[in-house]
Amino acid sequence: MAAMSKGAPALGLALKTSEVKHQDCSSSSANFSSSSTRRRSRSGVGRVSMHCRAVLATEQVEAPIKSPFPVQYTKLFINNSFVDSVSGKTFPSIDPRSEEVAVEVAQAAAEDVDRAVKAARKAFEEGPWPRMPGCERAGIMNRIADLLDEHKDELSALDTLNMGKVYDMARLGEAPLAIGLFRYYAGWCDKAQGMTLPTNGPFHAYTLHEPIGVVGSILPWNAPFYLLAMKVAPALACGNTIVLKPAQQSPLSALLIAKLAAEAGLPDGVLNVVTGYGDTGMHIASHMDVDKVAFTGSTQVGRQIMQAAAQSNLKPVNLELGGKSPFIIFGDADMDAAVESAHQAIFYNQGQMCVAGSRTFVHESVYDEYLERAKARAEKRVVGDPFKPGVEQGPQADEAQFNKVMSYIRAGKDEGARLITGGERVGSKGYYIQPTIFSDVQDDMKICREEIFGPVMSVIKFKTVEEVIQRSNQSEYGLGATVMSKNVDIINTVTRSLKAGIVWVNTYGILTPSAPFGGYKSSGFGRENGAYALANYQQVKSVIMPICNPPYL
Ligand SMILES: NC(=O)C1=CN([C@@H]2O[C@H](COP(=O)(O)OP(=O)(O)OC[C@H]3O[C@@H](n4cnc5c(N)ncnc54)[C@H](OP(=O)(O)O)[C@@H]3O)[C@@H](O)[C@H]2O)C=CC1
Ligand SMILES: CCCCCC/C=C/C(=O)O
Repeated sequence: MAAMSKGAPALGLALKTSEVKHQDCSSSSANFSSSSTRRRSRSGVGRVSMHCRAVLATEQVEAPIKSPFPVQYTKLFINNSFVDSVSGKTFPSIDPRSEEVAVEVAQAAAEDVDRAVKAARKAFEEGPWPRMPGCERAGIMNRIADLLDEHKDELSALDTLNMGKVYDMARLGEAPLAIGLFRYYAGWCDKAQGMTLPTNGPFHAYTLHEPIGVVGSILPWNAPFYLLAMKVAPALACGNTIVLKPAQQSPLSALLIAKLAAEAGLPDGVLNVVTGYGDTGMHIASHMDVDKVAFTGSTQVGRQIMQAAAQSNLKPVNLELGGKSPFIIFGDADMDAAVESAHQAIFYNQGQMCVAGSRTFVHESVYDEYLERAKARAEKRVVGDPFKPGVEQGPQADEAQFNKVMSYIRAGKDEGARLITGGERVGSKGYYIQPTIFSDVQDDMKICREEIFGPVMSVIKFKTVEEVIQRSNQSEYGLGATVMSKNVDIINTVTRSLKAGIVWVNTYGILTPSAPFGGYKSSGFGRENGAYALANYQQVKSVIMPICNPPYL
């Protein structure tokens, strides 16, 4: 775990500081708090120097820096081969820095999803993957992790090009976390066992944990590499085969990952990637021969996926959806840590995180001090080309996201929240937005109720522990939460009272493969990561047989 020290709060990957500690993926815990046209080192702890120049948030962002890696793969990946879509159709992948087409990518329709499902079905029913001893599957998964590690810079560059993620944060932070998930689940391949059961008669009873079959994985664009690993690694470990759809905004890294997995020895048809729009995802969710679907994305689409699953073959579903996570700063909190952690909690990844700390509750005794310091920190945030060393914030992922965030900023102003800093676009090209802070935010304001998914901090004053618990829970969502306090009694009361799937205490954004991740309420259901995720990808079968003269039951 990244340790927190006074004055250097939760900054495993912060790029604002002159030096950044990053973690080995084999230790695999890290802190991400650091630093359409749609609709149409592995070897120990490393250190990296980041010299950055503060860029005024209003400064025009320069012409896009060329990606250090060319785009190699843009076709569908089915049965371990790159293929065109049946129709030959492609869709444009837009660079959010320039708003221009970076590359055309194959667009999968129903017949392409069918092809991928057939390949996955054949691999499941006849292929070696589910039949292989767990230790052999583990060997292949560890080789996949090795290859991902070798290509982590390239994978990160693809995500940066696709959706504007800060390149250094991707390769130094998210990539090791994602690779760590492959290694962690490699360890589960020969351990996901059933139980021998005591019985109430002369019977021998036991459970078998079997792979579920063909798994559909539908991904969002905000953390493409990590969220792919979160779904693919446990599904593979349990012996399943997969049809995966990355988001239209971020198709490229998934294609390279599938190619590398094949190179590592993953048999034909085990991991298939179909790129396309939402209709491609819907073909997966409603497919009669897909046995399970795992989804991360908006609550609205999560509902549609559940309906499609119910109306087709009643496939089980797990959903990881939106959030409106409280970040609670009590009067006794370490203010250096609170200011920096709250900053990262909402501004990391341009605010495009399901667990973004998007409601900053601050105790009245430190409210004014907090506002002053939060404003100063936001105004130092380096906004610019995400490939440029030292930059902390790139563009929003696409035009739709940019417009959505700007409309929430307008709503905040219209509803009477006080704009403390930011609130404008940066430059005139690319989807860049100033780090924005509103104070005097009230619970009934849109910016306090709805997921903005952007760099917009909403600061809310509170007086008592009971009040902040009640107001934190007064949300349709329940994904993450953070508590900053030195008082262990307050910490214990609040952590147990919050309706959230993950609560960070005096830190923010620590992820470790063993810790389950998922939501309460409209943030979805089911848990990913850790041993809990195995249940998403296994059938449990009871076997009961008579036994003669058993010496015990
Ligand atoms: N929980 C989280 O981490 C995320 C939350 N969100 C929230 O959702 C908002 C909208 O983002 P958006 O990208 O539109 O998220 P979506 O929920 O639309 O997209 C997530 C994934 O679902 C696919 N999809 C879209 N429609 C369907 C459908 N009807 N059936 C099956 N799959 C479908 C998308 O495909 P495609 O993109 O190709 O159309 C994408 O692969 C964000 O502003 C944010 O508030 C978004 C992303 C992640
Ligand atoms: C370092 C990347 C962390 C991703 C954390 C999980 C995010 C989920 C989501 O936004 O859906």
